[in-house]
Amino acid sequence: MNILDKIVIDKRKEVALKKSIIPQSSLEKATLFERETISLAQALRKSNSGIIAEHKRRSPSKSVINHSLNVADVVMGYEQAGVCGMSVLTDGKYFGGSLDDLVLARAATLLPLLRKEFVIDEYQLLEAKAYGADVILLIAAILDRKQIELLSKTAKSLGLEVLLEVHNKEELDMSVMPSIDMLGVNNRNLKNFEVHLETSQNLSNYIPNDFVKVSESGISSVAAIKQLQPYGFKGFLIGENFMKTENPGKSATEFIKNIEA
Ligand SMILES: O=P(O)(O)OC[C@@H](O)[C@@H](O)c1c[nH]c2ccccc12
Repeated sequence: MNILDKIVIDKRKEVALKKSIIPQSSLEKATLFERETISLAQALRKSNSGIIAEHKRRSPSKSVINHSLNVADVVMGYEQAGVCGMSVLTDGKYFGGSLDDLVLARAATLLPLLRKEFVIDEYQLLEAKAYGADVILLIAAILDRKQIELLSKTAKSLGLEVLLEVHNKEELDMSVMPSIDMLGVNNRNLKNFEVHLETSQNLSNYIPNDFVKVSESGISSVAAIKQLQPYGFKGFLIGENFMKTENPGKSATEFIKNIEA
Protein backbone atom coordinates (compact mmCIF):
# COMPACT_ATOMS: atom_id res chain seq x y z
CA MET A 1 0.00 0.00 0.00
CA ASN A 2 1.40 3.44 -0.87
CA ILE A 3 1.32 6.45 1.46
CA LEU A 4 -1.62 8.04 -0.37
CA ASP A 5 -3.74 4.91 0.17
CA LYS A 6 -2.86 5.01 3.86
CA ILE A 7 -3.74 8.68 4.17
CA VAL A 8 -7.14 8.09 2.54
CA ILE A 9 -7.96 5.15 4.83
CA ASP A 10 -7.13 7.27 7.89
CA LYS A 11 -9.05 10.22 6.47
CA ARG A 12 -12.23 8.17 6.05
CA LYS A 13 -12.07 7.16 9.71
CA GLU A 14 -11.34 10.72 10.78
CA VAL A 15 -14.26 12.17 8.83
CA ALA A 16 -16.69 9.55 10.18
CA LEU A 17 -15.60 10.36 13.72
CA LYS A 18 -15.82 14.11 13.20
CA LYS A 19 -19.33 13.80 11.77
CA SER A 20 -20.37 12.08 14.97
CA ILE A 21 -18.90 14.88 17.10
CA ILE A 22 -19.80 18.01 15.11
CA PRO A 23 -22.86 17.53 12.92
CA GLN A 24 -23.08 19.32 9.59
CA SER A 25 -25.88 21.51 10.96
CA SER A 26 -23.49 22.95 13.57
CA LEU A 27 -20.89 23.80 10.94
CA GLU A 28 -23.56 25.69 9.04
CA LYS A 29 -24.19 27.82 12.13
CA ALA A 30 -20.56 29.00 12.37
CA THR A 31 -20.10 32.76 12.06
CA LEU A 32 -17.53 32.35 9.28
CA PHE A 33 -19.94 30.17 7.31
CA GLU A 34 -21.81 33.31 6.20
CA ARG A 35 -18.67 35.10 5.10
CA GLU A 36 -18.14 36.25 1.48
CA THR A 37 -15.14 34.41 0.07
CA ILE A 38 -12.22 36.02 -1.77
CA SER A 39 -11.10 34.84 -5.22
CA LEU A 40 -7.64 33.31 -5.54
CA ALA A 41 -8.09 32.76 -9.30
CA GLN A 42 -8.59 36.50 -9.86
CA ALA A 43 -5.62 37.41 -7.69
CA LEU A 44 -3.42 35.02 -9.70
CA ARG A 45 -4.66 36.30 -13.07
CA LYS A 46 -3.70 39.86 -12.10
CA SER A 47 -0.32 39.05 -10.57
CA ASN A 48 3.18 39.00 -12.08
CA SER A 49 4.58 36.72 -9.39
CA GLY A 50 1.64 34.43 -8.55
CA ILE A 51 2.96 33.00 -5.31
CA ILE A 52 0.69 30.87 -3.14
CA ALA A 53 2.69 30.37 0.05
CA GLU A 54 2.01 27.39 2.27
CA HIS A 55 1.95 26.84 6.02
CA LYS A 56 3.48 23.36 6.40
CA ARG A 57 5.04 22.05 9.64
CA ARG A 58 6.03 18.63 8.41
CA SER A 59 5.36 16.16 5.62
CA PRO A 60 5.66 12.41 5.16
CA SER A 61 8.51 12.95 2.69
CA LYS A 62 10.59 15.43 4.74
CA SER A 63 9.43 14.79 8.34
CA VAL A 64 9.97 18.01 10.33
CA ILE A 65 10.14 21.22 8.29
CA ASN A 66 9.44 23.75 11.03
CA HIS A 67 7.76 23.20 14.37
CA SER A 68 8.68 26.43 16.08
CA LEU A 69 6.58 29.04 14.30
CA ASN A 70 3.31 30.70 15.09
CA VAL A 71 0.65 30.51 12.36
CA ALA A 72 -0.36 34.17 12.61
CA ASP A 73 3.28 35.32 12.30
CA VAL A 74 3.84 33.15 9.23
CA VAL A 75 0.63 34.38 7.62
CA MET A 76 1.34 38.06 8.32
CA GLY A 77 4.86 37.61 6.99
CA TYR A 78 3.55 36.05 3.79
CA GLU A 79 1.00 38.84 3.37
CA GLN A 80 3.69 41.50 3.76
CA ALA A 81 5.81 39.68 1.20
CA GLY A 82 3.07 40.21 -1.40
CA VAL A 83 1.83 36.68 -1.96
CA CYS A 84 -1.46 36.20 -3.89
CA GLY A 85 -2.85 33.74 -1.41
CA MET A 86 -1.90 31.11 1.12
CA SER A 87 -2.37 27.43 1.62
CA VAL A 88 -2.86 26.00 5.10
CA LEU A 89 -2.38 22.29 5.66
CA THR A 90 -5.09 20.97 7.93
CA ASP A 91 -4.19 17.26 7.99
CA GLY A 92 -2.93 16.38 11.46
CA LYS A 93 -1.47 12.90 11.30
CA TYR A 94 0.84 13.31 8.30
CA PHE A 95 1.39 17.08 8.08
CA GLY A 96 0.99 18.31 11.66
CA GLY A 97 -1.73 20.78 10.70
CA SER A 98 -5.26 21.40 11.95
CA LEU A 99 -8.45 23.33 11.33
CA ASP A 100 -7.31 25.57 14.19
CA ASP A 101 -4.37 26.60 12.00
CA LEU A 102 -6.86 27.57 9.29
CA VAL A 103 -9.05 29.67 11.56
CA LEU A 104 -5.98 31.37 13.08
CA ALA A 105 -4.73 32.12 9.57
CA ARG A 106 -8.16 33.53 8.71
CA ALA A 107 -8.01 35.85 11.69
CA ALA A 108 -4.61 37.14 10.53
CA THR A 109 -5.22 37.94 6.85
CA LEU A 110 -7.78 39.03 4.29
CA LEU A 111 -5.94 37.31 1.43
CA PRO A 112 -7.41 34.16 -0.18
CA LEU A 113 -6.85 31.01 1.87
CA LEU A 114 -6.76 27.47 0.54
CA ARG A 115 -7.63 24.60 2.84
CA LYS A 116 -4.97 22.02 1.95
CA GLU A 117 -6.56 18.71 2.79
CA PHE A 118 -7.28 15.25 1.42
CA VAL A 119 -10.93 15.91 0.58
CA ILE A 120 -13.06 12.79 0.15
CA ASP A 121 -16.39 13.93 1.60
CA GLU A 122 -18.69 16.95 1.31
CA TYR A 123 -18.50 17.35 5.09
CA GLN A 124 -14.90 18.59 4.69
CA LEU A 125 -16.13 21.34 2.37
CA LEU A 126 -18.55 22.59 5.00
CA GLU A 127 -15.69 22.51 7.49
CA ALA A 128 -13.52 24.48 5.07
CA LYS A 129 -16.20 27.17 4.84
CA ALA A 130 -16.90 27.21 8.59
CA TYR A 131 -13.19 27.64 9.41
CA GLY A 132 -12.67 30.47 6.95
CA ALA A 133 -11.28 29.02 3.71
CA ASP A 134 -11.85 30.58 0.29
CA VAL A 135 -10.55 27.73 -1.82
CA ILE A 136 -10.46 23.96 -1.54
CA LEU A 137 -8.11 21.41 -3.08
CA LEU A 138 -9.39 18.32 -4.85
CA ILE A 139 -6.77 15.67 -5.61
CA ALA A 140 -7.58 13.67 -8.74
CA ALA A 141 -5.38 10.76 -7.60
CA ILE A 142 -7.81 9.93 -4.78
CA LEU A 143 -11.14 10.69 -6.50
CA ASP A 144 -13.11 9.52 -9.52
CA ARG A 145 -14.85 11.82 -12.00
CA LYS A 146 -18.23 11.52 -10.30
CA GLN A 147 -16.77 12.50 -6.92
CA ILE A 148 -14.88 15.43 -8.44
CA GLU A 149 -18.12 16.60 -10.04
CA LEU A 150 -20.12 16.31 -6.83
CA LEU A 151 -17.46 17.86 -4.60
CA SER A 152 -16.61 20.72 -6.95
CA LYS A 153 -20.29 21.61 -7.47
CA THR A 154 -20.90 21.55 -3.72
CA ALA A 155 -17.83 23.75 -3.17
CA LYS A 156 -19.08 26.25 -5.73
CA SER A 157 -22.53 26.32 -4.13
CA LEU A 158 -20.79 27.32 -0.87
CA GLY A 159 -18.89 30.10 -2.65
CA LEU A 160 -15.58 28.22 -2.46
CA GLU A 161 -13.20 28.11 -5.42
CA VAL A 162 -11.76 24.79 -6.53
CA LEU A 163 -8.13 23.97 -7.24
CA LEU A 164 -8.03 20.57 -8.90
CA GLU A 165 -4.69 18.80 -8.58
CA VAL A 166 -3.39 16.35 -11.16
CA HIS A 167 -0.11 14.57 -11.64
CA ASN A 168 -0.49 12.92 -15.05
CA LYS A 169 -2.46 13.11 -18.30
CA GLU A 170 -5.01 10.44 -17.32
CA GLU A 171 -5.94 12.36 -14.18
CA LEU A 172 -6.16 15.58 -16.16
CA ASP A 173 -8.34 14.09 -18.90
CA MET A 174 -10.84 12.61 -16.48
CA SER A 175 -11.19 15.67 -14.30
CA VAL A 176 -11.53 18.72 -16.52
CA MET A 177 -15.01 20.18 -15.97
CA PRO A 178 -16.58 23.65 -15.69
CA SER A 179 -16.97 23.52 -11.90
CA ILE A 180 -13.16 23.74 -11.53
CA ASP A 181 -11.49 27.16 -11.26
CA MET A 182 -7.80 26.35 -11.22
CA LEU A 183 -5.78 23.40 -12.42
CA GLY A 184 -2.76 22.50 -10.37
CA VAL A 185 -0.02 20.20 -11.56
CA ASN A 186 1.68 18.55 -8.62
CA ASN A 187 5.34 18.08 -9.49
CA ARG A 188 5.55 15.62 -6.61
CA ASN A 189 4.21 12.13 -7.10
CA LEU A 190 2.25 11.61 -3.87
CA LYS A 191 2.69 7.85 -4.15
CA ASN A 192 6.50 7.82 -4.10
CA PHE A 193 7.48 11.49 -3.41
CA GLU A 194 9.58 11.88 -6.54
CA VAL A 195 9.66 15.51 -7.71
CA HIS A 196 10.10 16.66 -11.32
CA LEU A 197 9.32 20.21 -12.43
CA GLU A 198 9.01 18.83 -15.98
CA THR A 199 5.68 17.34 -14.92
CA SER A 200 4.21 20.86 -15.09
CA GLN A 201 5.83 21.62 -18.42
CA ASN A 202 4.72 18.34 -19.97
CA LEU A 203 1.07 18.71 -18.93
CA SER A 204 0.68 22.45 -19.56
CA ASN A 205 -0.32 22.05 -23.21
CA TYR A 206 -3.24 19.82 -22.34
CA ILE A 207 -4.77 22.23 -19.81
CA PRO A 208 -7.59 24.24 -21.42
CA ASN A 209 -6.95 27.99 -21.27
CA ASP A 210 -10.07 28.84 -19.28
CA PHE A 211 -8.41 27.44 -16.15
CA VAL A 212 -5.74 29.27 -14.20
CA LYS A 213 -2.67 27.02 -14.30
CA VAL A 214 -0.84 26.40 -11.05
CA SER A 215 2.44 24.54 -10.59
CA GLU A 216 2.80 22.86 -7.19
CA SER A 217 5.67 21.47 -5.12
CA GLY A 218 9.42 21.31 -5.34
CA ILE A 219 9.81 24.95 -6.38
CA SER A 220 12.88 26.39 -4.67
CA SER A 221 14.26 29.04 -6.98
CA VAL A 222 13.20 32.04 -9.02
CA ALA A 223 14.81 30.28 -11.98
CA ALA A 224 12.17 27.56 -11.65
CA ILE A 225 9.40 30.19 -11.86
CA LYS A 226 10.98 31.75 -14.94
CA GLN A 227 11.21 28.29 -16.48
CA LEU A 228 7.49 27.61 -15.86
CA GLN A 229 5.97 31.00 -16.77
CA PRO A 230 6.38 30.56 -20.57
CA TYR A 231 4.24 27.41 -20.26
CA GLY A 232 1.31 29.53 -19.07
CA PHE A 233 1.59 28.95 -15.33
CA LYS A 234 0.19 31.88 -13.34
CA GLY A 235 0.30 30.33 -9.88
CA PHE A 236 3.14 28.70 -7.94
CA LEU A 237 2.48 26.81 -4.73
CA ILE A 238 5.51 26.90 -2.46
CA GLY A 239 5.79 25.36 1.00
CA GLU A 240 9.06 23.90 2.16
CA ASN A 241 11.34 26.45 0.52
CA PHE A 242 9.85 29.16 2.76
CA MET A 243 8.87 27.11 5.80
CA LYS A 244 12.31 25.57 6.29
CA THR A 245 13.72 29.02 7.07
CA GLU A 246 13.52 30.85 10.38
CA ASN A 247 11.44 33.63 8.87
CA PRO A 248 9.21 32.36 6.02
CA GLY A 249 7.79 35.84 5.39
CA LYS A 250 11.26 37.26 4.88
CA SER A 251 12.21 34.41 2.53
CA ALA A 252 9.02 35.01 0.54
CA THR A 253 9.76 38.75 0.38
CA GLU A 254 13.20 38.16 -1.13
CA PHE A 255 11.82 35.54 -3.51
CA ILE A 256 9.02 37.77 -4.84
CA LYS A 257 11.37 40.75 -5.19
CA ASN A 258 13.60 38.62 -7.39
CA ILE A 259 10.72 37.44 -9.58
CA GLU A 260 9.63 40.99 -10.20
CA ALA A 261 13.17 42.35 -10.63
O1 LIG B 1 6.69 22.05 0.07
P1 LIG B 1 6.63 22.13 -1.41
O2 LIG B 1 7.50 21.13 -2.11
O3 LIG B 1 6.89 23.54 -1.90
O4 LIG B 1 5.12 21.77 -1.82
C1 LIG B 1 4.01 22.57 -1.45
C2 LIG B 1 2.70 21.90 -1.89
O5 LIG B 1 2.66 21.85 -3.28
C3 LIG B 1 2.57 20.49 -1.30
O6 LIG B 1 2.54 20.63 0.10
C4 LIG B 1 1.34 19.73 -1.77
C5 LIG B 1 0.83 19.73 -3.03
N1 LIG B 1 -0.27 18.94 -3.13
C6 LIG B 1 -0.48 18.39 -1.91
C7 LIG B 1 -1.50 17.54 -1.49
C8 LIG B 1 -1.51 17.16 -0.19
C9 LIG B 1 -0.51 17.58 0.71
C10 LIG B 1 0.50 18.46 0.30
C11 LIG B 1 0.52 18.85 -1.02
